[in-house]
Amino acid sequence: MLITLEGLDGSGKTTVWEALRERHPDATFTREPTDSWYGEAVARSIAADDADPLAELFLYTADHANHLSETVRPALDDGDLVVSDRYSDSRFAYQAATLAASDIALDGRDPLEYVKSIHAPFSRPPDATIYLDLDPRTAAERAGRTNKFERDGYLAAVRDNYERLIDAEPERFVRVDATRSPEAVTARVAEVVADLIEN
Ligand SMILES: Nc1ncnc2c1ncn2[C@@H]1O[C@H](COP(=O)(O)OP(=O)(O)O)[C@@H](O)[C@H]1O
Ligand SMILES: Cc1cn([C@H]2C[C@H](O)[C@@H](COP(=O)(O)OP(=O)(O)O)O2)c(=O)[nH]c1=O
Repeated sequence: MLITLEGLDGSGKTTVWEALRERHPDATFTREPTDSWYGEAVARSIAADDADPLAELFLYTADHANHLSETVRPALDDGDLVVSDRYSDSRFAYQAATLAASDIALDGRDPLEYVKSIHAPFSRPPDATIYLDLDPRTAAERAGRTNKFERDGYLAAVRDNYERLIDAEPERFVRVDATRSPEAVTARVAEVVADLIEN
């Protein structure tokens, strides 16, 4: 089973992911961007304020393709539980927001649908996605506004995209209130994961 953690920067994904790792020592815990050289290329792009939006999308997508073949598919084939801190929905939400704010016309296509469409032929959709729901301002404050994505206006557009994704597939998403304490959020996510494994 593939469970993904999604949400804005600073929503608490990594905090929850680390707590889950202690509870499920036999599971595969992974993340995007990865620490492969593809992920290093992504990190360079994150640090570049003038990165080309399409080039950045394809760097993240290359990292995802490698993540699938190197980590996610082998672990799923072994019957492992896989928990990923960010996954394809991050591309759908973030790169769609970047493209929408750019002057790239995409031949009239909707940016979110376009980013989904390039994943569709090769990706492996999550079985369930836990969405840590937090307002953009608190998210940017918690994240420390250290990179170009961690700005309130941009994160508001990203959040709108996450809402579109949830509306399109409500059965895949579990929304968790991320304004609560780290202990309360972690306990709720642990409960959700336990339920998902049992059913
Ligand atoms: N529920 C929470 N309430 C308040 N602060 C939190 C909470 N969860 C995480 N934090 C803090 O917010 C910051 C970002 O958390 P992190 O888990 O790295 O988020 P993400 O991986 O989503 O960016 C860290 O300083 C962390 O200690
Ligand atoms: C995986 C992924 C991350 N990102 C962005 C979100 C983050 O600002 C940045 C790095 O991701 P990450 O290290 O997960 O940041 P955080 O822990 O703050 O959430 O990359 C995308 O724009 N698209 C993607 O597909």
